[in-house]
Amino acid sequence: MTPESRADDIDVRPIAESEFADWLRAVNTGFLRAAPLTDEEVEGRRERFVEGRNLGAFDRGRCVATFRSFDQELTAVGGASVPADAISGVTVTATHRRRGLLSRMMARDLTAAERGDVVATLIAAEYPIYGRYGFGPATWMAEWTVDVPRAGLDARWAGPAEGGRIDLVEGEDVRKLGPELHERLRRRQPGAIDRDDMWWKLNTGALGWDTSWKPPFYAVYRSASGEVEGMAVYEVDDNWGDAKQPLNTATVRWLIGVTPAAERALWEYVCSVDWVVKVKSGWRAPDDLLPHFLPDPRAARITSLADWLWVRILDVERALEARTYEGTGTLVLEVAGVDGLTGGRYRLEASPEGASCTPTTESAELEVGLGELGALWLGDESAVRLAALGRVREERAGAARKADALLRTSRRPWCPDMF
Ligand SMILES: CC(=O)SCCNC(=O)CCNC(=O)[C@H](O)C(C)(C)COP(=O)(O)OP(=O)(O)OC[C@H]1O[C@@H](n2cnc3c(N)ncnc32)[C@H](O)[C@@H]1OP(=O)(O)O
Repeated sequence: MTPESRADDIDVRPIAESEFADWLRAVNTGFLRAAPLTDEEVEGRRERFVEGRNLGAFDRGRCVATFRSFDQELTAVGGASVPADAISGVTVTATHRRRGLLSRMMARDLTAAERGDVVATLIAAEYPIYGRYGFGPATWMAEWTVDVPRAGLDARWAGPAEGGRIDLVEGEDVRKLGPELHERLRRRQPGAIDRDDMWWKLNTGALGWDTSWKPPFYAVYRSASGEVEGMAVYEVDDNWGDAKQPLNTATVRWLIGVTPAAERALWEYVCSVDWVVKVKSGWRAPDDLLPHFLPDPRAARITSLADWLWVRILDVERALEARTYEGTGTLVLEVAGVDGLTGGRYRLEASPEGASCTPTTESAELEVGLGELGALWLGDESAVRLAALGRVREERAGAARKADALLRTSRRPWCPDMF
């Protein structure tokens, strides 16, 4: 029997494109997907290979850990796009866990600030993994299950009000109409991220090699003037009760609307498909309007609530200057860095007209960890709450309240996508 390799013998490095198939196999192993990979899938997924940013760890030539990052646009409060280092495909094969491989891959990637990225982003498989690297949960998601017969909707509902209309379309129509609609939403929705061409192909069944694909229904909402303002993509199961009653569940894969009228029309539509008695909403912001579109909001029950997009601030000054502020004020923050990266003392001067954030030697009012700053940045978390938990410290009484008045937003951020 050959002895186990020492951690230092394991090589962590960007993979060559010729190693992509082995790397993908390791991703599947790490995510506990045992089905073999086809050559077509390897070729198809190659589109997302980025030279220098698909990292692997190799033990005697075998890929035992994976990590990938790519350029992403993330919408800050107020609608500006900030360049983000999106991290995904993080796996360490079970035989090599807890030997520091994730930490080594992360350390390599978090030099991303040198590429000019303002933040790094990821969606965490498990809550305890990424806080140690300076990430904080910046958006949350809620999924509702609607008990349709109790929702109080008018059973005679026959389409949107005010001249709007809903049409069922095909995947190819979504590939044509979806990107522009999504960009309209993305450019004003804090927490939203861009969708690449591959996203649209993967999510409309345009890739023959994707054996997990199940065709859904696609509904498009147009306003009275004929403009595409919303889309809902949903699947329906096949479930009949003992007495021959239809008891189907519609599961929304994604639903976006750029006006409240579009959102309302699409939710009313999905909740009024004959045979459907239950609607699962998919990943929404925790303050989504859905329950309140129903005459009886209690018919919509939150069945899943969890952290979603995690953010690590890579450049404090640019991050705080990229977003907008509804109030006016100054705040001196002591940001505790991680591994000597990013920390420092900063003076934020903010008003609805703009903000500046600069290093300072003034006394700090509030001490925050990098992860806490990530959680506060998109406006979701409360500094007062974090102070009560002992996770931020007031150096001046009232500083947490002042931070909330500046940083918190009237609606919660939302990242509709998984990556
Ligand atoms: C963005 C994404 O892709 S999310 C997907 C993440 N991947 C998965 O969940 C797939 C299954 N899990 C794995 O592949 C691995 O367990 C990983 C990637 C989560 C961790 O990889 P490892 O190489 O074992 O982590 P590593 O040894 O570098 O651990 C670093 C530290 O994090 C801790 N840690 C690692 N994973 C976890 C976890 N799941 N829960 C709690 N703590 C963890 C370790 O204990 C260690 O702590 P220490 O510094 O106090 O000793």
